[in-house]
Amino acid sequence: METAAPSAVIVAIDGPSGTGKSSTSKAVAAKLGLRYLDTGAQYRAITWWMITNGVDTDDPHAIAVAAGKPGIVSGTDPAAPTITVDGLDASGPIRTQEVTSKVSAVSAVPEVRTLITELQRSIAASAQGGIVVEGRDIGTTVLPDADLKIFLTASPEARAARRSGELRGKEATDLAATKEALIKRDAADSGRKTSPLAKAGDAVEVDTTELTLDQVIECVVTLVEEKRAGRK
Ligand SMILES: Nc1ncnc2c1ncn2[C@@H]1O[C@H](COP(=O)(O)OP(=O)(O)OP(=O)(O)O)[C@@H](O)[C@H]1O
Ligand SMILES: Nc1ccn([C@H]2C[C@H](O)[C@@H](COP(=O)(O)O)O2)c(=O)n1
Repeated sequence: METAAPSAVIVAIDGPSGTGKSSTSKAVAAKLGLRYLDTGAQYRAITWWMITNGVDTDDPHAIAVAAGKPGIVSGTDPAAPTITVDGLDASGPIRTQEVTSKVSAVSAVPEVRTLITELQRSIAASAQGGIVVEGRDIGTTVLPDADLKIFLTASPEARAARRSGELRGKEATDLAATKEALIKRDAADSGRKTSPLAKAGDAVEVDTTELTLDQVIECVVTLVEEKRAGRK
């Protein structure tokens, strides 16, 4: 007897910085044969383009005028996600401290959000077997009809420790400064007018503070499988 292919499923994973969205989403997508989209990378890419093209990232009007200029393309293979800007690989440059410190201001500009949201929806619509999309406003704004919405949280201390561990050896690491920077970015992302970082009313909240990454992945895989089973 032939077994039916699992049905396509759209999973939205949101949460503050350092809660494990990217690591979890990539692993869940790889395990379940889904595509994967890192929407933060898209906002970072447009921010990097603004910086390299001399646009004042403190000037929302200048950002709005330039927003449509860069061509951003995201590759959605969870084993090797890619991001290019005007055909150039941007995966390295978008992770610098300069981009991290400016991305909240750029991503708060409504014209930027409109363009990037359209791009995200078209990528999700073309992912035939299903996709895991991670960010800040996926469950609330980008894909409000997602089959499953997850909101990851963790204490600021746990998140700062994770980030410091990542940076060690690359850039100066100061736990207190890392914690302060991520709290500041979360406040900006939660406080903006247009589609702020927020938990959707129907999202499942998972506090990852005391969980290993493997435990979080397992938890989300189980939630996706339950959702699929419930639809049969
Ligand atoms: N449950 C966990 N326990 C320990 N470390 C974790 C856990 N989840 C993620 N990490 C680690 O924390 C760091 C941040 O994780 P990740 O990049 O997935 O978070 P994020 O929510 O996507 O962050 P951002 O929004 O800033 O991109 C990574 O080094 C990752 O390996
Ligand atoms: N859906 C999203 C995803 C990201 N952003 C903004 C806000 C974040 O601070 C920034 C970088 O995201 P990260 O790479 O840390 O996940 O991008 C957003 O506004 N909406």
